[in-house]
Amino acid sequence: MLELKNLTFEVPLSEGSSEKKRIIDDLSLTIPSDRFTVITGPNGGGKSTLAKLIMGVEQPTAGRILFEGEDITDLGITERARRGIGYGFQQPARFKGMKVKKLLDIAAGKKLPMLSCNEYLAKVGLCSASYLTREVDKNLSGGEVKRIEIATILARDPQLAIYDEPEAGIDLWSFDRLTETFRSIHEARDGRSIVIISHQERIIQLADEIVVLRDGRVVETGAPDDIMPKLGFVSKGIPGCQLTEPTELHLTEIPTTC
Ligand SMILES: Nc1ncnc2c1ncn2[C@@H]1O[C@H](COP(=O)(O)OP(=O)(O)OP(=O)(O)O)[C@@H](O)[C@H]1O
Repeated sequence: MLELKNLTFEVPLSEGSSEKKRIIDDLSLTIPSDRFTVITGPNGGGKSTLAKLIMGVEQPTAGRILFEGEDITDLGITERARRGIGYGFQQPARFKGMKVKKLLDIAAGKKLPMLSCNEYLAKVGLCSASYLTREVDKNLSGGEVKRIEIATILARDPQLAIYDEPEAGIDLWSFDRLTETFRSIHEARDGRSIVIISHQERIIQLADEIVVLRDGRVVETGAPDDIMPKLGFVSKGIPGCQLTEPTELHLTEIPTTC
């Protein structure tokens, strides 16, 4: 379980200024284990900043972060990763000289058999044969690096996985594959927690709980059925087609000659 208690994060309003801009504003939130949470909300609402605070990339100005009952506020990224928190950046880093296979091995903490590598890459819509020996450098496209990073989180299999806009820069076909991957993780319900920051309806609707962040505050939480209409998502039926109870079909009414 992850508990955020009165988290605040402020930065100087401008360089050298003593005035502060509050990006996360006294935010409290509990994310239970075994839960698929989607954080959404308008651009600049503080979603990525919140993810960075949870991972330890940024330190809060005030407030505490508890993970599985332990106060991790003062721990660095590596310590938090050791405790089971994994984070996929909105814009992942590249590692010149590092091959995809090696990166997956490091993430998993062991030398992975080829079959597992194939599986992790297939889950993000990448063909192992084309990518395993490639370097994670500038020659990979943004969408490829993004998907490789997601594959490393799948390989690490952390207790709490945080994905920051996994859909960003990913083509429609790969996005389909990725959505299926998240759907199957959700269905597996093996005690792990997933937090996805997303603006995508198909990801948002997978959530057990949607958290809407605006101006650094939680403005709504709830199940997709409650929250999605408030976000402007409407159920997609056939226009003008009202669903009715199916009429009973009597076998005797089916013509016997045709
Ligand atoms: N270190 C920083 N210094 C100054 N401003 C910052 C800093 N980090 C974040 N911000 C600002 O805080 C606000 C929240 O940023 P954040 O990236 O968390 O938003 P977001 O909800 O993830 O947005 P998006 O949906 O566009 O990804 C933005 O206005 C951003 O410019």
